[in-house]
Amino acid sequence: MNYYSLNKKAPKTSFKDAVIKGLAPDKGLYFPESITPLPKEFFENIDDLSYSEIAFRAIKQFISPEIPEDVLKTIVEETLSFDFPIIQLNENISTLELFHGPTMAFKDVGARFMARCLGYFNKNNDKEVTVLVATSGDTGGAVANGFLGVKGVNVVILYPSGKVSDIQEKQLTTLGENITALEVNGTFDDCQAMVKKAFLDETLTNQMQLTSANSINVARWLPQLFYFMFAYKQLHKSYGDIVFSVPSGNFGNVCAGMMAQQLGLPVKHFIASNNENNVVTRYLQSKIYEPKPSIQTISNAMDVGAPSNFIRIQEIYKNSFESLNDNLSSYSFSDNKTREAMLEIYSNYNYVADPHGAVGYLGCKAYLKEHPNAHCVFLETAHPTKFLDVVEEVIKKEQPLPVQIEAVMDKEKASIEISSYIDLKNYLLN
Ligand SMILES: N[C@@H](CCOP(=O)(O)O)C(=O)O
Repeated sequence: MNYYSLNKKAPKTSFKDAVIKGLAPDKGLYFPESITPLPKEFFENIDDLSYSEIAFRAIKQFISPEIPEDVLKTIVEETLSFDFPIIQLNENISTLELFHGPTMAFKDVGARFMARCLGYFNKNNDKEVTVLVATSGDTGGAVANGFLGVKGVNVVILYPSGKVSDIQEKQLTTLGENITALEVNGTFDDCQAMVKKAFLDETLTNQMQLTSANSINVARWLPQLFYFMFAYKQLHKSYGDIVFSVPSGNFGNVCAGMMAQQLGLPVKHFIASNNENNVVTRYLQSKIYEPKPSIQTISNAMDVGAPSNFIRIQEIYKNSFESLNDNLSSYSFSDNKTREAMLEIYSNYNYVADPHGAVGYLGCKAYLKEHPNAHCVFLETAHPTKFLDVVEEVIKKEQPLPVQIEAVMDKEKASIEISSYIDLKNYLLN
């Protein structure tokens, strides 16, 4: 499969090259040259397929032939070594739990998949690759875990100081080896801007092979389409067309859901559920796309002011506002509303949601007001104990810690403080 840059000023390139570069030389995000829908029988017979088979068949066209099928099968199987259960809250609302992986956030799938692809491409290569990643909370830990010990790969994680949860910070600052955490005096947007600037800085790119493990990288982004298929497998007998409410920050996940829909997955509608960082909610109301500096919230992984993947969403809908508006709604919720939702979910359904899931739940409720017969699935993107203080304060109940979280609790944080792009550059050059 070839990929083109959405800035349309760079040559087309292969999957391998798109993964190794991360971002196109013209600063554009890569997008697959074609999307061939899967045969109808794939969806009709989905009950007979395992998660790995579904994932392999769904992603194959975007990877072939650069990774041979037997290797790709192994990559998919190793990536998906945990569960993705649906929990039904009531007749109209379910949640898809995406937090059963090693760092208990949905990013584990993309990070593990990408690490294995890069490991495969790099196996006969002497040149080291430096993976730069900006995180507002969950990507950093998932990438650190996914790339730990991968031969020939160094990972540098930029995170906004004081703006991620304690456990998220532990997950991304305590592994050592080939993982370094840079603690940025700024916001997630500052981190993301520095990473993008580094890709275009020839003093750096002439000396080192840089790539990204954010969702701008196709190998991190595309595997997220699996989730929507896994939800369909579990729900299609009870509910025909599903509505998905996706807690959204950088918009990679909802955009991957739209790719699943392009592959033929029956989806009735998407909801991008936002905290007060709501550039897309405002766009759908006003047709004006106006990124703003991000605001700190209790659903911090979504504290993104300028979502990278919105341009891919526009490409899927051929830049037609009307087509996008038909298929996507977006709502924005305050921290107070999010807290109320966490309490409501706990009191009514005895279910503990994290703040991001709670925003997704609110998105379902807003949509259901207008479409009372729909079935809405909100994605539970991270385990509630990753936000222990907020969760325990809201539901007034101590939470048991899963082993994945306990494992990092007592580890020593190691980070390097930086406050500008020059600091990042000096770090990379030295
Ligand atoms: N929500 C993210 C921000 C980066 O998003 P990504 O999907 O592009 O990596 C985070 O948790 O770090």
